[in-house]
Amino acid sequence: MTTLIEVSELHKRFGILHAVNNVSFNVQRGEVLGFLGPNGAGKSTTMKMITGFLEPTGGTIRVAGHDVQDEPIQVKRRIGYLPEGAPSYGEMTVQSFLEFVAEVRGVPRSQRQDRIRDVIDKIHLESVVEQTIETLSKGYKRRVGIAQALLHDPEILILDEPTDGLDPNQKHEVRLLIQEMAADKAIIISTHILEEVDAVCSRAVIIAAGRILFDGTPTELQARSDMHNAVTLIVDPATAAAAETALNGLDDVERVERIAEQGDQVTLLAVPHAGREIITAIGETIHRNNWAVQSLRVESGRLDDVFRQITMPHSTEGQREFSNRAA
Ligand SMILES: Nc1ncnc2c1ncn2[C@@H]1O[C@H](COP(=O)(O)OP(=O)(O)OP(=O)(O)O)[C@@H](O)[C@H]1O
Repeated sequence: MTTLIEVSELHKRFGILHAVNNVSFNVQRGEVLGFLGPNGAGKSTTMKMITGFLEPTGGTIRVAGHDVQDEPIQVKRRIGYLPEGAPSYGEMTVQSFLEFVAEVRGVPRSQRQDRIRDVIDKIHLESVVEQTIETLSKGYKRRVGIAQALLHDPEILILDEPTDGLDPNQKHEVRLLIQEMAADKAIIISTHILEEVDAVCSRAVIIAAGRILFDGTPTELQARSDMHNAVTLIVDPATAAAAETALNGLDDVERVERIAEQGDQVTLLAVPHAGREIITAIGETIHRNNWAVQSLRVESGRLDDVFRQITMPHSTEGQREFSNRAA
């Protein structure tokens, strides 16, 4: 495995605000790291420091072995960066903007038109190449931003909310594109969309109030959910009360909730004690009692619950208080 991004004890202060507080992580070639966190968590600030657009207050960042502060040119050559929001240069057409970026990025003159055609094709920009950027819809502006990040075919991609403003079909396309490119690149994407983590990320880092609160696979993240290994079952009303009592009596079941009642269907949710597996015992109980169960499902965990669980205690207010006390 090749480590392409090494972030070590990174800090950024804006006056009294400690926006990035002792953040360390590595990204290997082949990994798509999802950077998650509530508004103001420090995601964009961290990404700007990795790309060399913002100077850290402390810590080090190495990109493909090059120190971001000592060798900024080497670093920028290897990184494709999609910043937040829309590309500047609104008065340029998409074609002229991409030509400009290709030149600035040092794509050799002989390869420029091929590279531009390639990204236009990949990102589906054909219909707007002669339009000025300021006249594009939000989704197309975002796509132009992605296209410029890919122009020099960098081995590292830092994409700040790449699917922001895209419609569901475009979101799907961009996620496929990220997956396609993942094998030989190291990619960081920031996102608020938890399904995106499941869809494209091999690893998730959760940051809140400038600090890393979780670093692991999406599956490990789901496993933190109270709902991990919970079981939902649909029974008829005559069985529901008996099933509630019996399931509540199982050792590893923490509680049973009646979550829906519709016609002849009652949906029960059995939640296990943390770390326990209850499907086997529930299966045996169903069998023993000969209940007619219409559906039985094991929950893998709800990412939005875990996200809330992990980040709620770390509000931005707390961060300011902490900084005040530390100052
Ligand atoms: N140039 C700046 N000067 C002062 N404060 C800043 C500056 N840039 C960012 N901040 C503050 O630093 C904190 C982290 O901001 P950042 O943009 O990194 O968050 P984020 O996680 O990307 O949030 P979002 O999801 O809303 O984009 C916020 O409180 C923000 O207001």
